[in-house]
Amino acid sequence: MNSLGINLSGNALHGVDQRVEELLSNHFASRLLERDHTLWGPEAEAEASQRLGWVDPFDAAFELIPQITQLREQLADKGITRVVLAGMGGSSLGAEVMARAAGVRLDVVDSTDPELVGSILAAGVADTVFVISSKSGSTAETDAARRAFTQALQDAGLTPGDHLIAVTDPGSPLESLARDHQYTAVFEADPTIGGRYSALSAFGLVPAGLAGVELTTIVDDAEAASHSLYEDDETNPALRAAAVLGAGAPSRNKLIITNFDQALPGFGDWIEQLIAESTGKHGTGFLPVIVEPGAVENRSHDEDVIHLHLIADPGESQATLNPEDPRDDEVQIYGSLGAQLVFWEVTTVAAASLIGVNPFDQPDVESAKVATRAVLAEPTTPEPPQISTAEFDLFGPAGLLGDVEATGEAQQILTEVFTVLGTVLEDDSYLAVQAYTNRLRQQHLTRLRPALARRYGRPVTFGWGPRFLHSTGQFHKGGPATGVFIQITADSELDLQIPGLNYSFAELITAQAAGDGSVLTETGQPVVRIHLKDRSAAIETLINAAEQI
Ligand SMILES: O=P(O)(O)OC[C@H]1O[C@H](O)[C@H](O)[C@@H](O)[C@@H]1O
Repeated sequence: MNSLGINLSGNALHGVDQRVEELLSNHFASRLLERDHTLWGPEAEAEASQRLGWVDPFDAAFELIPQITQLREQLADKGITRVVLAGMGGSSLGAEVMARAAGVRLDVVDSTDPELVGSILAAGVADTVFVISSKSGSTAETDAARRAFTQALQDAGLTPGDHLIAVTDPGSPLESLARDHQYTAVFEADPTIGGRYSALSAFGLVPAGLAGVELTTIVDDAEAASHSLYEDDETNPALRAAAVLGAGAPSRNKLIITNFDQALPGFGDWIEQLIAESTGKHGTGFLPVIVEPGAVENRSHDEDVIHLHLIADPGESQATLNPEDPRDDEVQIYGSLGAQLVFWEVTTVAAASLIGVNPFDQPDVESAKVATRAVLAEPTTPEPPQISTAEFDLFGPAGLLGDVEATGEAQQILTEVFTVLGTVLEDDSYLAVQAYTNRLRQQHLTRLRPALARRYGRPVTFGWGPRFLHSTGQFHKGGPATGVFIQITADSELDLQIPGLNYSFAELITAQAAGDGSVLTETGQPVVRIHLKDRSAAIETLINAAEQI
């Protein structure tokens, strides 16, 4: 389906009345197409002036597609058919969503979990091309993965450059390294396109195309849809959606996003990064809460939520979605992947203008990186756990965990911890589960999300660490300080030294959790860490404790 559209009802419709006029009289849409960098106020001008290449990426994309196809054929002739993508946030989510929608295999490494990195390498490297994707060329996770892949290729007796491709900005450290090491290809990205707006640039297209995604349709659809998105017209779907968000701000700030469109698996993860990093700053913004169809949040009438539904069929009514409890504050969006990529980008920057934030920076992502580097530079003796069992250790504020009875069954202790956490959730709170584990093998951990949402009746997000640090991590630290955080960290049966660095993947991921945890704690938000000693047994106990409360 190529068409793009939006249905609004109830409160959402009132939102449009209130704020779409503001966007129209400001000529927001047409000025955006003209790359007017003044749309977000004087403080955002300098950055916006270098970040608007994404509004019209289509000609460059059409030029790039044949190069990608040719490279894919060249690699296939050499027996290289498996594509592994190393990249964080904007440098992996767009490609991943395209690959999933097309049903093609793309192995994404956006983690420093040693088990995950190890499992990617254990699958063999001789038939693999590794796409190292980083706009800055200096992101720690991507650099660590690059080092491990290069070493594995060497160890296998292969010439690493034959199996490596870089996507990066011109002049980045990755660009010169890739050229020095004779990578098979170096794709120079458009420096005027920022990470989370880069799905239709080399960052999204190269890995997705190499993996076998048919790119022309996606770009065609995006271009076709873009015409209506750059019109100063009250029917413009992006202006209407942005007006709903703007009308709800600042208090109606949890976006319950449910994906009913089976053609777009995982699309919520891409939307999540775009909205959370673009808007979650200076104590305001929108928190995307990605939920499963049927989630308890779908039935929430709380004053701080807006329901956004991705639907496959424009005729699908809200009553069909929730027959027993039809809501009146729903936004339904439908359209193909290409169309929706541009729709969400325009919606996000328009909503950012309504709430007065710069959609192109991520000022609080850096603080966790600084804290991580500090932990790695000067490892200190870890604090003893508040509570320790054979399966897990628990860390957190004494004021919270001090009340938990530390003896008895592990599951009982966790149940009590969940109960105590419930006491600090307020009417505007959200709970964020941050799992620093293997998202390929431990997917069942995501069951914690619906279970805890049912328990608390408040929005619950689930993020894989360190991936979420480049996404909702911005909102957690820069948005309103209304979060309650459960960090899940884990021992690993296997560890890998990061070649050329004086720490291992296990040490890096541990430092990342500690670094982000310390920054979150400084914001005054409660953080509890559950450290799994034996992953499989402890995960089962954790899920049981959450599901039985
Ligand atoms: O592409 P890179 O420079 O490696 O950046 C990857 C990601 O990391 C940063 O921390 C930003 O928060 C993200 O917006 C970005 O997409």
